[in-house]
Amino acid sequence: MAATDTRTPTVVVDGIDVEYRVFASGKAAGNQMSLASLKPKGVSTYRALHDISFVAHEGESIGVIGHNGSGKSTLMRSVAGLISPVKGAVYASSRPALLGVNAALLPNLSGARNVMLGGLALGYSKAEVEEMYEDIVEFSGIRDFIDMPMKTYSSGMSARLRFAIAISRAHQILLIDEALAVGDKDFRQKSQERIRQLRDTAGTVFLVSHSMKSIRDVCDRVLWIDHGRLMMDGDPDEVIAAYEGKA
Ligand SMILES: Nc1ncnc2c1ncn2[C@@H]1O[C@H](COP(=O)(O)OP(=O)(O)OP(=O)(O)O)[C@@H](O)[C@H]1O
Repeated sequence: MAATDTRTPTVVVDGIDVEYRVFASGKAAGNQMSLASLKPKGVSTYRALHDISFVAHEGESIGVIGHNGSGKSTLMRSVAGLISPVKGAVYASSRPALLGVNAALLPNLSGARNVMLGGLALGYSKAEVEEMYEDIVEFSGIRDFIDMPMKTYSSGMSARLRFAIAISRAHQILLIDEALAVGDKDFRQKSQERIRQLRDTAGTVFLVSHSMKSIRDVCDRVLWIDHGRLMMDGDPDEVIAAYEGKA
């Protein structure tokens, strides 16, 4: 990076190690299962991220790629402040909004109720969500189904709604975990367009995806994570070529 970097940093990840605590039952559960057999026999730690550092800036759209289990979601959760690193630190200029495929929407509630729930989970007030409601439903393109329980939605439909909730307002820092892999072509195009808009209004967008096409279409920088380590950070074509070369 040039010594005279005048861009404004939005996220600084400074040498983080992240660990999960893994509780081992020590015994497979069988028919004769007793309470005693469920007691943890030991706690071990699993290091999911090793010494990751990078700086993200205003107006950047950063792809995060890597094999299953490489640590991409863990990195996003760390940037969002949901997991504390055991070493190093994460600094952010404003509260990052994390949009994950596992975002806590409730299947028995209608899409409309989940819009409220999702909005509150992202930190908006009830009045703010009510104000955003029309735009969210419009963007999602599932207005006809909005009063039906979410468990009746296809995975594409619920992903559209989740995405619509998350991008409803301009976040300065938006973390999107795998959302673009689902949804049809039109919706993907609309989503990519919205991500570009966010980026152009000085936001920083992180996009975790296994789709190199989505990453190429949207991102101007790519981080490649492998076994919890940052392998490469740079131009999308170069990083994707190196990742695919190794795959
Ligand atoms: N809550 C948890 N407890 C223990 N280990 C975990 C937990 N969450 C993730 N891991 C482990 O940490 C590692 C990184 O997981 P992570 O979900 O960050 O990977 P990923 O790159 O996002 O994978 P994918 O592409 O499959 O979504 C994996 O080995 C996973 O098994």
